[in-house]
Amino acid sequence: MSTHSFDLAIIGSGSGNSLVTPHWDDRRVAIFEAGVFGGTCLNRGCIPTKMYAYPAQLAASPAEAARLGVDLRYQGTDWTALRDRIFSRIDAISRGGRTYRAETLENTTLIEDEVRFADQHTLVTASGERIQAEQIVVAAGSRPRLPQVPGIELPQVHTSDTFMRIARLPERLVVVGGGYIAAEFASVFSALGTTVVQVNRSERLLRHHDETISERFTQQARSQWELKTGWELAGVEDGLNGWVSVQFTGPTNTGFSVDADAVLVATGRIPNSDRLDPEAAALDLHEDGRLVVDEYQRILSGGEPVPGLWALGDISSPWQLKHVANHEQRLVSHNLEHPEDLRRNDLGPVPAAVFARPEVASVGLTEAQALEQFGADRITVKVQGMGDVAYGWAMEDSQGLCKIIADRQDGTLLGAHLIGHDASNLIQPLVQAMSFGLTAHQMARGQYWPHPALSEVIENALLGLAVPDSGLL
Ligand SMILES: Cc1cc2nc3c(=O)[nH]c(=O)nc-3n(C[C@H](O)[C@H](O)[C@H](O)COP(=O)(O)OP(=O)(O)OC[C@H]3O[C@@H](n4cnc5c(N)ncnc54)[C@H](O)[C@@H]3O)c2cc1C
Ligand SMILES: NC(=O)c1ccc[n+]([C@@H]2O[C@H](COP(=O)([O-])OP(=O)(O)OC[C@H]3O[C@@H](n4cnc5c(N)ncnc54)[C@H](O)[C@@H]3O)[C@@H](O)[C@H]2O)c1
Repeated sequence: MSTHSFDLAIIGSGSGNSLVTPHWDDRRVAIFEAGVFGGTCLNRGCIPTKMYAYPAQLAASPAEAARLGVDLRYQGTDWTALRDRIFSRIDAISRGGRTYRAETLENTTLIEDEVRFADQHTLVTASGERIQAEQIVVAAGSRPRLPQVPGIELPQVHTSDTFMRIARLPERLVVVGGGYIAAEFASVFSALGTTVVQVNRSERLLRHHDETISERFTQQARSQWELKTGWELAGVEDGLNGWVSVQFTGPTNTGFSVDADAVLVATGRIPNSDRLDPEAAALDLHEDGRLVVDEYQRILSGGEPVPGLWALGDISSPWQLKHVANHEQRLVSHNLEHPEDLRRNDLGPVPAAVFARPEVASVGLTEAQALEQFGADRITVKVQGMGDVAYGWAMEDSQGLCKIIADRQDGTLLGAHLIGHDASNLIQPLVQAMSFGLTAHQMARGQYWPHPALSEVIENALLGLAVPDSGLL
């Protein structure tokens, strides 16, 4: 067994790929990638899902148009053309990145193999190569978690990893789960013409979101596709003509089944730490399997940072979000390059958006979390309907809303939640205000809001909070 030495070893080519900055030009870098180059976001996550979300929005527009007196017709989707357009663009980027790392850059070695720890500074690949590196960054991401029920291995059962490349648009799709992925895929496939049956364990979809948003989203989902709540996946059985029977159980031994030609299981993602043999390096783990890191992204062992070991992204973060993984990559890059000036991971509140129909976006505390942390006397909450500001009124919108939670003593924003048209973009001024410490009244009255843009929903929500007047007009 041969041993190779590197200055930097990176496990995972998602956000980890961007660690190879010019600083490493004269040093030796190894990148391990056991799967497709570029990681989750590019190949099977954020990017392809959003490349489906926009066409699906167009496909869904006739119903919305009819409400306003415009006659549109949806005449179907050429699934093969749509799928191949999406993946011809994505696969080209992945191939280009792989070629650059494997062939163009002289100082990097791409090792396309599964790797694990042998000890804290030695990695060993599945084919038996041993690699020692002064610095090791674990950016190994997460993977879908599958409930271990009979039939889960049937070819009709998919996760988000495989579903976007299926051969045909399904006739009838069962979506299991009620989180981000389930919401986005149910929205896309129901719009494209598939009959969607979504089945979830809890009563509310997006249940980690603020209750007002989660309730509104659940109601909206129910009006667009069949939704069954309070049921757990029990098994999948092979049926006739390539279809399967998907079985669910309820709390009192009741049950039902749905026949479908495809099943998407979206029941959460688990960190890939188990693939790395973290015990061999005595690495600390959270209960959910994430690597434990300190505020500088250094991996801990026995509660202490291990010199030369770092982690970023889904493998260690409580947020399974690409903008978080990218921020942590920039932080680790800085800390690797400036050991005398380590920076902390203390960026402000983390926003998230669900690109479903309707869109959802949120930042900061939910009302329930704010109540628990600050108490009812301390917080003020305003829910502003989109239909009550000019643009939303013009759209005759009756579903969109913006909910803001603030500290009534000093007007600090604690949380903001939007559902409805363009929520993923509308949230940004609120993220900015929370990140830079603007108070609610300063934010509402210290700037112009273009009239009659939909962003007036935020201005009005801010003005509806019981917060101190900033003196601005
Ligand atoms: C369907 C879907 C949609 C999403 N949409 C969004 C979105 O809209 N916005 C958003 O912010 N986030 C979204 N996410 C989440 C986002 O994709 C992840 O948070 C992000 O990609 C994590 O990046 P990472 O670098 O930590 O890991 P990854 O990009 O997963 O990279 C890890 C890499 O490590 C490799 N690897 C793992 N173990 C080993 C090993 N032992 N040896 C060698 N290689 C290994 C894997 O093959 C993988 O390529 C989505 C996720 C999914 C699944
Ligand atoms: N737009 C985005 O930012 C975006 C999009 C997709 C994914 N993501 C990231 O990927 C992560 C994973 O997405 P996800 O939707 O798989 O997870 P999730 O954590 O959002 O939701 C998981 C769902 O599965 C349900 N569930 C869990 N175990 C179950 C079981 N045994 N039977 C039935 N239901 C069960 C849960 O109740 C929940 O509704 C998200 O948390 C998010 O961070 C982000």
